[in-house]
Amino acid sequence: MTIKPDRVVIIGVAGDSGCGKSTFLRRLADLFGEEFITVICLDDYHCLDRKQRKETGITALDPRANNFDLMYEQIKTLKSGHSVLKPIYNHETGMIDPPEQIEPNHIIVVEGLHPLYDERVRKLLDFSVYLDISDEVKIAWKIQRDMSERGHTYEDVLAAINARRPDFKAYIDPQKEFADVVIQVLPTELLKDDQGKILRVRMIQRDGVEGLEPAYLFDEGSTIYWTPCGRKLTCSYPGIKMYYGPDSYYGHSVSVLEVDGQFDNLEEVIYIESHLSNTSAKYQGELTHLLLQHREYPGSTNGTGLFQVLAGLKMRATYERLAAPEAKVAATV
Ligand SMILES: Nc1ncnc2c1ncn2[C@@H]1O[C@H](COP(=O)(O)OP(=O)(O)OP(=O)(O)O)[C@@H](O)[C@H]1O
Ligand SMILES: O=C(CO)[C@H](O)[C@H](O)COP(=O)(O)O
Repeated sequence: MTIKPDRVVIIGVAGDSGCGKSTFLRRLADLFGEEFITVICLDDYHCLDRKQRKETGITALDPRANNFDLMYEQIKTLKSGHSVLKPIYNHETGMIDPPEQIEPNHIIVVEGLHPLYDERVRKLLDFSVYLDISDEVKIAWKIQRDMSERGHTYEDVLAAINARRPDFKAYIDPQKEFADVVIQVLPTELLKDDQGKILRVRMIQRDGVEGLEPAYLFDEGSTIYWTPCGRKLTCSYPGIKMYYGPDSYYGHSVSVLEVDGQFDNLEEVIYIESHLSNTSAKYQGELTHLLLQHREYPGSTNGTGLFQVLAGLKMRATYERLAAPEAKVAATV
């Protein structure tokens, strides 16, 4: 029996390939429960298969390789509570497989290269996150994965990133302007030439979005530089620096939270959490608890994990605001 939700909430997660979307989606499934959430990979709307892209020289990042009309129609249909027959792009064969039926669910996450590209699709999203990974960090992550797991050489990885860059800049990167939350991952400023091991992570929260209350450190609207290391937070060299403050991003007002450095002891993140407000947690410590649940996920010991969990809590708040009050998601205790 399929449960028909009263309200289907649509969430967009945008980012290039290899930017940590899978890890983020695992965190969301942990938070909401697998049954509550359906993930649609927008690669399924490629209208040119691998052979056709090779023949035409059009990359998967190019809008011409994607069927936005169908994407829009199907997300709209799901949002109105009806099932769709969604195409499938097969990454093993590079071909388009026969479609599968997708039922509406409480939360539908549309993830991939273009959730914020088409204005019609964008307007259907109730909440959106863009994962903005700087080139230095992207190269470090891709090298680690593609060399150890996929047998690629360093030169292959670099060549693949360079080949994607023009279309990435033209069609993917500009979407961050429209996201409610951007998680920006940069090399640390605590050390020189760290080569992407220690990260400086910024959570850029758009102000004035209905129902989105930006999280803040100490005092809303002030500018805060904080070194939390000391008696309550163990930090090995080069330590941890945090920042919070208002800023402007693509001409709109945002609230930025930042963590530069690594947590030595994940349990102690509760100390940082106790100085954050508007986290949308259901109890003091829930953010830390969620991080601790999967300490093995990449990024758990730095700002990527912390801000992915925080973005998840903001999604839950959006869901609860829009859906029937009785459909509240239980806190993980
Ligand atoms: N927060 C993180 N910290 C460190 N490494 C990370 C982090 N997130 C992801 N990675 C690394 O980047 C690789 C790619 O991550 P992931 O598979 O989640 O990305 P993706 O966007 O889903 O990629 P794809 O679309 O290619 O499947 C992982 O294998 C992991 O090594
Ligand atoms: O950027 C991508 C999103 O995952 C892929 O490169 C794109 O979907 C094409 O897939 P493949 O390389 O398997 O043909």
